[in-house]
Amino acid sequence: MGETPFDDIDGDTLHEECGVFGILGHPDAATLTALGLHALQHRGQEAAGLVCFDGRQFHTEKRMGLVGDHYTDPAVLARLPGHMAIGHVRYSTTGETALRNVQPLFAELEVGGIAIAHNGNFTNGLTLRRQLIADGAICQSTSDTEVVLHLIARSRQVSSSDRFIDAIRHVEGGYSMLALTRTKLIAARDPIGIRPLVMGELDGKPIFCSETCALDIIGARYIRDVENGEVVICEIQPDGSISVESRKAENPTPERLCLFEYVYFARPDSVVGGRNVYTARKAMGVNLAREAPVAADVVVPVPDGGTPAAIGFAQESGIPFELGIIRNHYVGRTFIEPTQQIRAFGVKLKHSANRAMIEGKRVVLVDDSIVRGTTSVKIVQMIRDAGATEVHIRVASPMIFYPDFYGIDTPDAEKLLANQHESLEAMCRFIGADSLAFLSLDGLYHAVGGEARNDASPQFTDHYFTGDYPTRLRDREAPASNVHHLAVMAGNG
Ligand SMILES: O=P(O)(O)OC[C@H]1O[C@H](OP(=O)(O)OP(=O)(O)O)[C@H](O)[C@@H]1O
Ligand SMILES: NC(=O)CC[C@H](N)C(=O)O
Repeated sequence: MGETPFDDIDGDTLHEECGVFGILGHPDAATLTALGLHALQHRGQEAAGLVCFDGRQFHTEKRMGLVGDHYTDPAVLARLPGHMAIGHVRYSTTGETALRNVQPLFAELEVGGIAIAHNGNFTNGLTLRRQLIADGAICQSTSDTEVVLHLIARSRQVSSSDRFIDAIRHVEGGYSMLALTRTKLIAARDPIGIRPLVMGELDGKPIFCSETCALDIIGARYIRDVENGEVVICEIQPDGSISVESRKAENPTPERLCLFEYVYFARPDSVVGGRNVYTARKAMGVNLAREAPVAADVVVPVPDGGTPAAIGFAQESGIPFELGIIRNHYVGRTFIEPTQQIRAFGVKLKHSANRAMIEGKRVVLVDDSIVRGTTSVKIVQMIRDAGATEVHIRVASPMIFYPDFYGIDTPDAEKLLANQHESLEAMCRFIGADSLAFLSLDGLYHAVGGEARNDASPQFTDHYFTGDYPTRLRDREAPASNVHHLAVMAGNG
C-alpha cells in the first residue's frame, strides 16, 4: 500500500468507514473519548487517534491498530490532559494505511491550532488537492481530509468556525466532521447527510459521535442527530459556560442517509436516523422470508452481520433458528481488511461450522450482504462439509453493482460478485449453493424506512444497488491526463 501514488484514486482501493467522537468542557475528556472510540471500533480498525487541548497547548496521540491496544494504558491517557478532545478510528478510503494519514489531522493556523476528524470521503478531494498544491500548499498526508485544513488556512473569514464553514463549502461527497480549536468543538454533516452524526451530553457537556452506541458506553444522553447540512458550534465562554449555535443551509436538500449503515456498518444497538439498527435488520430478514421463501430445516446466520436478519427470517418463516456457524471473535471484520489475500485468510480463521446443528439438515444461510463473494463461497463449502443436505443462501440486501465513493470499502465494480456473473443462477453456481436470493430494493426500503423507494426523491443513499450517485463524482470526471502528475511518497510515516 505504501507504493500508492498520491493521486491515484483507485490505487489505495476503497475501504469502509470511520468513527468520530468529541467532547467539550469535561475533565475526563480524553478518557471519555477513548471509551467512545472503543464503542465505535467496528467502524475502523486500522488506526486510532486523539487530540486534546489543555487550555495552553494541544496534545496528540496517533497509533496504528485498535483503540484497546493503546488507549487503555494510563500513561497514554496521562499524556492527553485537558477538558476538550476529539478522536477518530480510521479505515482508509483515500490515502494509504500509514501514520501520517491517521486522524485527527492537526495544523497550527493564523487563528490558532485546529484539529479535524472526518468520517466519509470527498468526491472532489483530489481536484482540490491539485489546485491547492498548484497554489503552493505543502501537503503532509495523502488523506482527502487534509484539504479541509488548507481551505481553513486560506479562508478570508475571521473566526475559526466561519473559516471551517467556508472550507467545507468547497468539499463535495460524504462527511461527518468534527473540529477542535482552543475554545470550540464544531460538528458538521454533509448537505444530504450520507454519514451519521449524533449529539449527546454528559454532565451538561456536549458530545458528538458517529453512533449512539458511543454515548451509551459512557452513560451519556442522546440529544438529537446533527442534521444534514448543519454545522453545530459549541464554544467555551469566558465565564466557563458553553454556548451551542446551530447553522443550517438556507435551502436544505432532503436527507439521504447511507442505506449501508443499516445493512452492515452501524452497531445493531445504535439508533441511526431515528431508527434502531437491530430492528431494521430484523425487518430485512422478515421481508426476505416473504420475498424468497424456501423449504428448510434450520435458519443459520452468517455471524455477526447476518444475525439480526436471520432472526427475522426464522420468525417469519417458522423455521428454527440455530447458531450453525460459530464465530471466532478475535478476528476482525473481514470486509474491511486491506487486501484480498488477508481477507480470504481472515474468513477462514473467523467461522467454524457447528456440525451438531447442520448435519443431515437443509440449511438456509442468512447474510447481510454479498460484496466480493469471499465469505459465501467459503461458508457454503464449510456447511456442506459439515453434512448439510442442502444449502440455500438468502441475502438481506440487494445485489451490489456499483462502488461507493463516500466512505465505504467497496472494491472496483469488476470485483463485485454481482458484476462477475450474468445471472443469479450463475452466481449461485459459483457460490456452490442450492439456491440464492437477495432482498429487493423496496424490501430494504420498507424494512428501514417503512415505505417504498421514492424514485423522484429517494429517501436514502443507495447508489451501490442502483447506480444513483447522490453527488457529482468530480475526481472521476477529471481528464485522465491530469491524473498522474503529483509527487509519490511511499513509506509508513
Ligand atoms: O462477499 P464478501 O466480500 O465476503 O463480503 C460480505 C461479507 O462481509 C461482511 O462480513 P464481515 O466478515 O466483514 O463482518 P461481520 O462479521 O461483522 O458480519 C458481510 O457481513 C458479509 O458476510
Ligand atoms: N472511512 C472514512 O471515513 C475515512 C476518512 C478519510 N477519507 C480517510 O481516508 O482517512
